[in-house]
Amino acid sequence: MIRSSRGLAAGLAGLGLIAVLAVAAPLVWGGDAAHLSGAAREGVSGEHWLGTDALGRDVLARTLVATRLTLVMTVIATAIAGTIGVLLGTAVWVAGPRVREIGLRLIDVMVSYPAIILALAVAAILGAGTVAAVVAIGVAWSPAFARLTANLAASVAGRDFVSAARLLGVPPHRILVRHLLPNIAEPLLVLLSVAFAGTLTALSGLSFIGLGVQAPSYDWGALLNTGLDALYTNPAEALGPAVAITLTGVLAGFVGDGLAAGADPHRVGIPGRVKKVPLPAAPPEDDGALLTVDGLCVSAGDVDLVDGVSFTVRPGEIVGVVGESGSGKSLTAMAVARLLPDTVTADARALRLDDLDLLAGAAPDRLATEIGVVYQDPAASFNPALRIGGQLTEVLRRHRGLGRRAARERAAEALDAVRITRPEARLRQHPHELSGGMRQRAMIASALLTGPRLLIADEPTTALDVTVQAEILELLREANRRDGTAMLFISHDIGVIASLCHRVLVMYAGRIVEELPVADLAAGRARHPYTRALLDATPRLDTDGDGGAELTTIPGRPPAPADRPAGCAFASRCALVMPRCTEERPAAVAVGTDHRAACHAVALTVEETAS
Ligand SMILES: Nc1ncnc2c1ncn2[C@@H]1O[C@H](COP(=O)(O)OP(=O)(O)OP(=O)(O)O)[C@@H](O)[C@H]1O
Repeated sequence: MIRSSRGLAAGLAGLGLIAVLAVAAPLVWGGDAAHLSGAAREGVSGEHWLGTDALGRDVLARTLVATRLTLVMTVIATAIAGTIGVLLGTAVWVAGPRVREIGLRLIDVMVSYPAIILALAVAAILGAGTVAAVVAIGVAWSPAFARLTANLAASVAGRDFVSAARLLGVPPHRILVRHLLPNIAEPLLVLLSVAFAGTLTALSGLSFIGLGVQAPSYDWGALLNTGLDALYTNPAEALGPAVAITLTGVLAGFVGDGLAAGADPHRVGIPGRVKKVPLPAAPPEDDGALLTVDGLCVSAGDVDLVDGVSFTVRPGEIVGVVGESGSGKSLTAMAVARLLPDTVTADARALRLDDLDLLAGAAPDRLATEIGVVYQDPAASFNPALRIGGQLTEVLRRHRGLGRRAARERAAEALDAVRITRPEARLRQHPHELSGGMRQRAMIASALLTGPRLLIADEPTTALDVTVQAEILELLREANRRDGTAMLFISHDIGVIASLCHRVLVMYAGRIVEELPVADLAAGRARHPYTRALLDATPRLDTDGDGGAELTTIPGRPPAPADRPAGCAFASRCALVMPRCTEERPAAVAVGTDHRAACHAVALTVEETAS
């Protein structure tokens, strides 16, 4: 790191000197460079340190004077490459998935051709000359920028803070300028310095073969060309421009390496488990649903990822969604928040938040203020390039119409409410200056800022260590008690779900297989074999004596979405499997108040008890 910052400093200092030389050289040595001394092709001497050329002009003076034209051409060509490339790359990102796919493939094809070949093709069309060479090299280097921009934008676009901005109704061009470009600026800067060195050598190459700068103008490439004629009599004539090109390229490389080494990878917390706490207080009595999800299907092409999911969340209720990885929890939650990736499509009989129809392109303002989202990875939840204050106040200024000062005060209060010390100072900090737990608390503060009616928390504690997990759960409980915020809480940990939620949805292979009050779960009244297996596979930290019952694992793996069977998807792993299970998809049957299970074996016992 120390070495890289020294390299960066040396590179910047060297390029700075060369830039000064570019400005000063024509003024100081312009006369010497044009003076015909009459001593043609003279070797190195005290008067002419690099000798003279075929017309008796001082080679050193000409090399120094050529710095300006060479540098100006290189800077313009690099700027052309960067501008065209970034514009192309962002256009590809903004376009729909089909255009994006075609655009990316075209860029890949262009990148696979060496820049100099493309440049020669463009130069052949435009003809020889300075402008043609600069345009040719600029265009030839642009695919590298386009590919980097498109790839980086795609990776940043999937990050949680971009999803949060989408939820807040921030328009695409603003997401691009505020959230995407600052986050890809660092690698783009690295590429700029690499491209600078590349365009320098390519431009010199074009001049060297006679396609670039034409006499009487000259750059280092043109000087190299004339110097080559006297390579055996006065090698110093070619040495001057060759050293200038190499030195400038190496200095640009130092800058690029220094910038690349300065990039700081983000770190995330260590996953841990949560100690069980007493059962949550009873949910509020209210029959009207706040959130209604009826027959939700999410598919990728022909493959159903979430298959006919129906549930409700009542005002003030915390509903937990539990299931193994890949069961469809996140897609269900993101369909509610309208934050699904554009590679999947969602459909439902009904998807409503109170009177807000989430299927019919719901008003962005209402979505932004009535639904809050907390993500799993606190490191990805905030835009690393912006201060916490700017990110927290954005939604208040945009959707609540608050002024800068009022929004900051409100944001500081929100941080204080999640027990973040010195909230005013925190607002001035960048996300990386906060610990993982503090970032997650700040994310909860951010999600609660607008007083949402529904908070979606997608595995908000999974990336945190055990004590921080407990704090985060307590904050969520507090928000629920204090403001009556309803929650959809996703976790693969049934112990965490049982400690926080009022009601539980158990998902398996894209479907809800059991829905039950947490009291039934805690009292061992879960009926579906999958729910029971999940419970048996969960360690209990509150048991006395020898550490409680032995843990069992669930044999096998859930089927991939494309391989889900026609019958019950759990059948191949189920101890109670019957022939009917592999043939017919079980419907949900009521087994108690607010308690349903989709299992043929359970349905049979219910029928037997009834008869
Ligand atoms: N954009 C996508 N395109 C195609 N398939 C997807 C996409 N996103 C998710 N899937 C698939 O859909 C299924 C459900 O994914 P989802 O992320 O909802 O599961 P999950 O229960 O939240 O799992 P996890 O706990 O690992 O996040 C998985 O099989 C997953 O591979």
